[in-house]
Amino acid sequence: KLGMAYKKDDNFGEWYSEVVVNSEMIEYYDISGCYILRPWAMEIWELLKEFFDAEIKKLKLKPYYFPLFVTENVLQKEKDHIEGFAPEVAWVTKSGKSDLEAPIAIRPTSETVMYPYFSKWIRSHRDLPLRCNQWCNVVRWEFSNPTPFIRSREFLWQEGHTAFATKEEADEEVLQILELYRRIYEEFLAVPVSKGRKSEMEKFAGGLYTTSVEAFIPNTGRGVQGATSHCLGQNFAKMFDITFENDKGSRSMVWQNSWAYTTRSIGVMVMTHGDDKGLVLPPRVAPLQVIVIPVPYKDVDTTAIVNECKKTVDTLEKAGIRADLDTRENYSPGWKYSHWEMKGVPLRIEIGPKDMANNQARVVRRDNGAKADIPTADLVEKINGLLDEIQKNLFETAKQKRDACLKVVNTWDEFIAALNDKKLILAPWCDEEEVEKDVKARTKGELGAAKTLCTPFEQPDLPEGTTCFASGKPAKKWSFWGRSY
Ligand SMILES: O=C1CCCN[C@@H]1CCCn1cnc2cc(F)c(F)cc2c1=O
Ligand SMILES: [Mg+2]
Repeated sequence: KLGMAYKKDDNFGEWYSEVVVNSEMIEYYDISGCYILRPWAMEIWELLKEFFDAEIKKLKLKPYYFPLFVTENVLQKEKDHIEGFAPEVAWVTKSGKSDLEAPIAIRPTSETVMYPYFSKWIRSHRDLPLRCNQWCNVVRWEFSNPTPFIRSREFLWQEGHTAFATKEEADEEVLQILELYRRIYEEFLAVPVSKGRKSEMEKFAGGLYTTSVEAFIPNTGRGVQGATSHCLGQNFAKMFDITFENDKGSRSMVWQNSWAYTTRSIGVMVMTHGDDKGLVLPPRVAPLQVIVIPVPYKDVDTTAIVNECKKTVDTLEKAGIRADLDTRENYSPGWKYSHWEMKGVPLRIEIGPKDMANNQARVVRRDNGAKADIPTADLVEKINGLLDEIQKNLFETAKQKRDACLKVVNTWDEFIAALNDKKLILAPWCDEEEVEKDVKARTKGELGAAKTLCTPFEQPDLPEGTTCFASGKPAKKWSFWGRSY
């Protein structure tokens, strides 16, 4: 399919759906909220996984795989926070024609699946730290508007679950993982994120505190949680009796963390970099970094041109660059240019008779359309340089756009104006939950209510006497506020 029917700035929702389908990442499925992830999406997921898996192995994480299913009584074990999620839990109630004795839940997350076994496996301090990670799917039967990658009823993620003898070790790991999530977004997906702490109301109810990396979509003026790293404290150790005998022979409860990022990260990248020609891929996550296209000429030997293209692909691949050529003779070069632009391939190389005669190739950038004629001898070096430049340019452009949306407010009126102006709001807050609830109540509407996105670790100066934008009480911190996905 060539060309986009929708423009990003005119009809963002339709534009997004069109991009993920036309770029061959997603195929819609006949169950609402479920999507087929095609190779163009899965190859991105696999590039992210390759980085993240290697990094957590350095942190001594071990790979596990736990069952997809959890019994009702085990799931309910953690009733205090599950009750809020009950409507999202999907249940298996039959096999064939016969009813199961007891319904079995499909994991929406794996704490209750794993922790009974953490209790069994952890006996002494020598069994600690326990570091478990699994790559899997989870199911949450959400009802708010499904969006490919961003909000689906089944998604892929990694979930890390760790246990330590001391709080200090847990606190340290929470931040080590959060930094990896920042790198996933900023160094691979070229998406700027803010590290911060969730409020008591927005945090994982079962935990002690939640940290997250928060992104922002300028087109919709909505924040989006990119990934989350929780310190669970000893709450689950108490619930599941996960204790260890310390070296003085007395029994203590472990300190736990859990952390995840999901296929939502791909959607955030699409929303951030895509344009009216379709997907724009950051080179570090591009399944294909260079597409080579032969430009045949009437009564010129096409075979020689195609062979030159093959040689070029071969040279690039030998240099570790993900390259391919498109020699389909039933499509014109122009059609191919549009097709590979739609798929977001960072660089296109065109090779025609003139290029061959001059021992050069015409290189075109997907991010800014710049063209350059590059001598064949310098190709690898120049292509690598261009790929780095594109990666940097995409990040800097996204950062500049996100920062342009940032609005510091001090009063309620400024807050409402900024909210209606699709801004990412930074406001001084008294840190009272009642006020957070009040802001939600006062801003609810069909676009959804405003909420705290996170309290950024990087706190601007808070002058003595600064008052909370919503309550007028003494402000304690600067927090990001906004509507969200
Ligand atoms: O966010 C993470 C990181 C990876 C491991 N889990 C934590 C907390 C997940 C919070 N959460 C999130 N969503 C849920 C949805 C449900 F249907 C349900 F039964 C439980 C939950 C639920 O516990
Ligand atoms: Mg949820």
